[in-house]
Amino acid sequence: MTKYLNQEEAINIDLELFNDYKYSVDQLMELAGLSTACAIADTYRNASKIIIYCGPGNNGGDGLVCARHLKLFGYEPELFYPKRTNKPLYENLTHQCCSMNIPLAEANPSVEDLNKYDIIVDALFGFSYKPPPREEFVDILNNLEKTKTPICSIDIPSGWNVETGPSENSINPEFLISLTAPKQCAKFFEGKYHYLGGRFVPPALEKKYNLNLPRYPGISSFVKLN
Ligand SMILES: NC(=O)C1=CN([C@@H]2O[C@H](COP(=O)(O)OP(=O)(O)OC[C@H]3O[C@@H](n4cnc5c(N)ncnc54)[C@H](O)[C@@H]3O)[C@@H](O)[C@H]2O)[C@H](O)CC1
Ligand SMILES: [K+]
Repeated sequence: MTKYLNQEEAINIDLELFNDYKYSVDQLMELAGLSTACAIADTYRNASKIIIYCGPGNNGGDGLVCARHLKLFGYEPELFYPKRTNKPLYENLTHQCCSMNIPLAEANPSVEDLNKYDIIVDALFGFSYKPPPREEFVDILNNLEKTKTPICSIDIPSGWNVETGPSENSINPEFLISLTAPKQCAKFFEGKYHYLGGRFVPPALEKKYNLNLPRYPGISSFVKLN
């Protein structure tokens, strides 16, 4: 059985990847964002307009990378990135998207605005999120909760508790890609497509945490989870 991580385990594995295995954030983010874009492209072959919501942390960084790859794959991505970080990594990722003519939405898209997109990518919050949402994200999450446009969540459905999952007014994604290993909240996922991505876990780390990851098919960067 594949292991479903609690919040502390997810944070510790992340720290080990950086401190012991000497990965850089950029490296893992690129692989995470690429695997997400590949899984989305494989699942939503006929989609065209996609809006990617990016949050203030590394989950948002995965979203910026994913947007760039979706553009290269021929989709029409747009970004909504309400709380930007002025660290060089994020500034560079944003610059890359802007240089590729990926538009940046200025205001929180209304539920009606969201009808014009084929899918929404949710890269607002990942495994470091602690509910409830701060004031500035309340309306943003409310609109995502109400939309009928399918949502693809990266790592954690934003607004969910990383371990106990959704509350009454939570988003309900159709697609979830867990990164590194699924987190406990993924047990409450009821959407159609659950994938694992981020094919960068060293075997010794997988063994240490008894992750029992499924085997990725061939050279694929993502694998379907049941
Ligand atoms: N090793 C891996 O698996 C990798 C994971 N990646 C991705 O990184 C995220 C985790 O990133 P992190 O920066 O630790 O945190 P988050 O993105 O989840 O969010 C932190 C961000 O959010 C703010 N915040 C927290 N709680 C709230 C709240 N209640 N309301 C509003 N804002 C909140 C907080 O202040 C921070 O600014 C993981 O899930 C993966 O998607 C890497 O990209 C690759 C390696
Ligand atoms: K997310």
